[in-house]
Amino acid sequence: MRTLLRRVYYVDAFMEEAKRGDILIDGDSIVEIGEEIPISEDMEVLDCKFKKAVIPGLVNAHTHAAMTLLRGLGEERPLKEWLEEKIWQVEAKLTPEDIYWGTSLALLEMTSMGVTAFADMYFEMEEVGSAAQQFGARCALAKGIIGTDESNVEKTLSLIDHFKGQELVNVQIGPHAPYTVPAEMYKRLCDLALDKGVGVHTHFMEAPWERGFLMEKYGMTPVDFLENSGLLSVPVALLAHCVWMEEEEIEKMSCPSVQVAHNPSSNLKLGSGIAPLRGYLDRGVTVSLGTDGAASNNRLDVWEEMRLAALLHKGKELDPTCCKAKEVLKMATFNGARALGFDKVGRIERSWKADLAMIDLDKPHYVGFDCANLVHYLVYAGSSADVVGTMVNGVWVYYHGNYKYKEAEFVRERAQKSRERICS
Ligand SMILES: N[C@@H](CCSC[C@H]1O[C@@H](n2cnc3c(=O)[nH]cnc32)[C@H](O)[C@@H]1O)C(=O)O
Ligand SMILES: [Zn+2]
Repeated sequence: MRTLLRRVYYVDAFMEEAKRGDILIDGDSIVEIGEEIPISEDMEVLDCKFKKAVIPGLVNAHTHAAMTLLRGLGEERPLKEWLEEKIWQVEAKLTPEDIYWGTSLALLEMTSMGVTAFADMYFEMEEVGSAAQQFGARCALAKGIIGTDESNVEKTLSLIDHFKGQELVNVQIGPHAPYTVPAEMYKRLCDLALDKGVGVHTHFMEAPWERGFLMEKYGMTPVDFLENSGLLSVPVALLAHCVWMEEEEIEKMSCPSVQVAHNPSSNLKLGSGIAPLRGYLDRGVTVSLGTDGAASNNRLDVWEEMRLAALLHKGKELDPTCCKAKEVLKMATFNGARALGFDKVGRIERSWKADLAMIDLDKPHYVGFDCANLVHYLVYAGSSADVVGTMVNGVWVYYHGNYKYKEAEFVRERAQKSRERICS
C-alpha cells in the first residue's frame, strides 16, 4: 500500500519557502512530490485539504530515554552533585526491564511530539533498541562507558552485533565524559569506532570545571583532548553540550566528523551555562538539538529546544538576526540525522526516507501563515501539541492519539511500577 498525503503544506530546512501539494510514500521512502499526483487504487489517500503541514521528523540528538523513570529526582542541583549524590545511586537499581519501560515511556512522549529518531546513551541498550523497534522509531544507541572496565567494550561489541543489519538502529560507542573515562580509554574507543566504522557519542565540556580538570590531569585544553583522543577522526563524534569552548577553539572543531548536540534546556536547568551557538554556526560547525534526559530537562520536547535555541542566542548576542528559525529547523532535522549516522533522512525530497511529522494548521495560532512564513510560525508560535502524526520509514508510529505499538496503553502502568521500586 502506498500512502498519499494529499493537499498539504510541506517544508524542510533546504527549501526557500513552504510549498503546497501532494507527497507520495512507497515503502520506506518519499517517491513523488507534486501538485496533483494522480490517485490510484493501491493508495491510502489522506486528503488534508491544506489544513496540515508536513515537515521532516524531529531528531533528539542527545538523550537518556529511560531517565523518564528518574524525572523529578535530584532537582535543582549542579551537574556533579546531581550525578554523584542522586542519579547514579538510583540508576544502580535499574533492571533491564525497567530500562525497557522507561524507554517506552520516553517513546510514548517523543513519538507523539513528532520525534522520529533519537540518540541514546545509557545501559542495557538492547532493551532501549527493543523499545524503539516496538514503537517503530529510529535510534542511535551507545552503551554509556565509565572507567576502564573491559566488560564495557565487550558490551559495546555485542551491541554492534545484536543490531547488525537493522535498518532503524545504528550503534555508537559511548564514553561518558572526559572526567569519567581516562584519555587512554578514549583513544582505545575511538580506534574501535574507526575499526568498526561507527560513531562516538560522548558528553563534552558541559560544565566550566571540565577545562580545569583536563588541564590539571593531562595538561591539555579541550581541543588538545579532542585531537589527542582521536575524536576528530572517527566517522561521527557526537559531542553533547560543548558549552564551554572558547571562540578560537571553535574553529578547530569545524571538521566533518564533529557534531555538536546543543541541549539548551538541560544546560539552563543544571545551571551549566549557555553554549556559544553563534560561534559554531558562524564557523561551520554542525549542530543538532537534544533534550538530554528527563531528569535534567524535564521534557523530551524537541520543539521546545528549537524555540529555546532560536530565542536564547538572540538574547545572549543582542542580535535578533542570529540563529534563525530555518537554522534551528535544520539542526532539529537534517543535522540530527547526520549526528545519528543516518543518510537520506531529514529532508522532504524524492528518494529520501519518509520520516515525517504532520502538524495541525487549524490551531488558532496558525491564522495568518503563508508559504513564506510557515517555518517562523512553526518555530516561534508552534509547539509539540500541534503534532497529529509521526511517520518513520513510511510507517505511522503515531497518528491522532494512536500508536503503532500495540502495548502502548500498558506503558504508563509498567513505568509507574518501576518508578515506585527504584524510589523505595
Ligand atoms: N553508569 C552506567 C554508564 C553511564 S550511562 C550514561 C550516564 O549519563 C548520565 N547523564 C545524564 N545526563 C547527563 C549530563 O547532562 N551530563 C553527564 N551525565 C549525564 C546518566 O545519568 C547515565 O548515568 C553503567 O553502569 O553502565
Ligand atoms: Zn546527557
